[in-house]
Amino acid sequence: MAGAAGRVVRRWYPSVLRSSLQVPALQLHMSKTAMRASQKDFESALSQVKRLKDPGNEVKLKLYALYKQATEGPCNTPKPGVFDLINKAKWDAWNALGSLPKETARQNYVDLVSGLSSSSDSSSQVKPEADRKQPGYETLVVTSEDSITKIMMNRPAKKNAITIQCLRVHKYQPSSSFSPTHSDVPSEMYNEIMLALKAASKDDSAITVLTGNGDYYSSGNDLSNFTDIPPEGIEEKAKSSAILLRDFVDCFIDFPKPLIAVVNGPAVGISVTILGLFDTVYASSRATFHTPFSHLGQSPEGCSSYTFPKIMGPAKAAEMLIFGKKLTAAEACAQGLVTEVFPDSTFQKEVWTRLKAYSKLPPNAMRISKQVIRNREKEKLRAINAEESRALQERWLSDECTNAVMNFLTRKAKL
Ligand SMILES: CCCCC/C=C/CC(=O)SCCNC(=O)CCNC(=O)[C@H](O)C(C)(C)COP(=O)(O)OP(=O)(O)OC[C@H]1O[C@@H](n2cnc3c(N)ncnc32)[C@H](O)[C@@H]1OP(=O)(O)O
Repeated sequence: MAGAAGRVVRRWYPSVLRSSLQVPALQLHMSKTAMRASQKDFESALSQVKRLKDPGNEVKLKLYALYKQATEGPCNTPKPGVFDLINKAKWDAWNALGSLPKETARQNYVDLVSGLSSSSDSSSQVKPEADRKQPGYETLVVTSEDSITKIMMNRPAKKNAITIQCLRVHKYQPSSSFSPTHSDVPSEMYNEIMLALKAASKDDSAITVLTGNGDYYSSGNDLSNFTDIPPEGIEEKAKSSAILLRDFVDCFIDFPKPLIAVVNGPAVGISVTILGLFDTVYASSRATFHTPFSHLGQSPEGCSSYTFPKIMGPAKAAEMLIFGKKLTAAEACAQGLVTEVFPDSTFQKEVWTRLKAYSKLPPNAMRISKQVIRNREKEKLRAINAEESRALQERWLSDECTNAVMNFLTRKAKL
């Protein structure tokens, strides 16, 4: 076993590194008692590692540190001198694991090797786009690649307007382990986005992206949602829509990994308001940001009544949320809603290059950083979401809202 690990190191490292990285057989035997639960997995990871392509020095250091921690526990050797660069790098990597339990280090080692194996398998065989697409979604294209799960709204002919679930049996259950399959996924976009987020929160991607297909990012709530009134009546429809809205926005509040919006074109309504719950927002120079709630007889949602004043100050937020001022991408960036604007001609290339680089950062560190940044606000955001949803439930029953929607649907009005 130790020989296996040693051979890997010999294959990867130049001679100057070899002697210091070889794993003596003795170390492995000494640590036998610590290897109970996943001894077999660990051993298989140690032999698997030798079949991998060179994963680069950063990963090799990580493997080294996890190996040492798993077999010897916390770093227990004197810090090498500043000029002993290689041993210092190794010592730093091991020491950085602090008091991580041996069992956890062993598990992390196994996970890391398994991740490397699957990525080297997949990189040697480039799958066609159609194969990478996850099945089961009708209004989205969901793909996972390069540690990035991309959720793309896919109703370009309708400007990616977000449809509601009306008559289907299967509903998103916040606490269930329901996962999409061909047969039981509802086709409506609110539900599908929730399912895709839920799946992305558990998959092995490091970051998750929401974007749109076609010339629009999204035109917001599909206004024809208002026309499908169930036999129970319009009040019931408003009530179930408010519940759906609250669940939808909660998914963004609770999403545990870095969430990035790639705003490829104009964004309207709820597709704008939830941006305040994203960690990063990249916009094409062609994008605009429009929240015409008063025009539609409605009120803000997506926690924007809280996030927007916080992001851009109450005066600018009021202009958007009360008076429906449409912002250009540059204005939205100046006001802090957008992280960075890219020229439309190079938007996709620049953004995806950036995201691929970010997706290689240590995923757990990114997750924890997000938690630290966001967690203390979660309860507050949920309460705000519930309050906004209640207000909208009433708005949807108002004449102001009904008239605005009818005007759009009968082609009398457009934004
Ligand atoms: C659970 C419920 C939660 C509810 C949460 C509440 C959220 C609030 C909001 O999101 S408010 C925002 C609502 N959105 C709008 O008001 C946008 C309405 N659309 C427009 O004004 C225009 O379509 C446009 C400015 C977005 C684009 O205009 P353009 O001229 O470029 O394109 P068309 O109008 O010809 O649109 C192409 C087809 O797409 C259909 N469509 C576009 N947006 C919507 C929409 N939001 N809802 C339904 N349908 C939409 C449009 O009707 C065209 O369809 P057609 O080709 O069949 O005619």
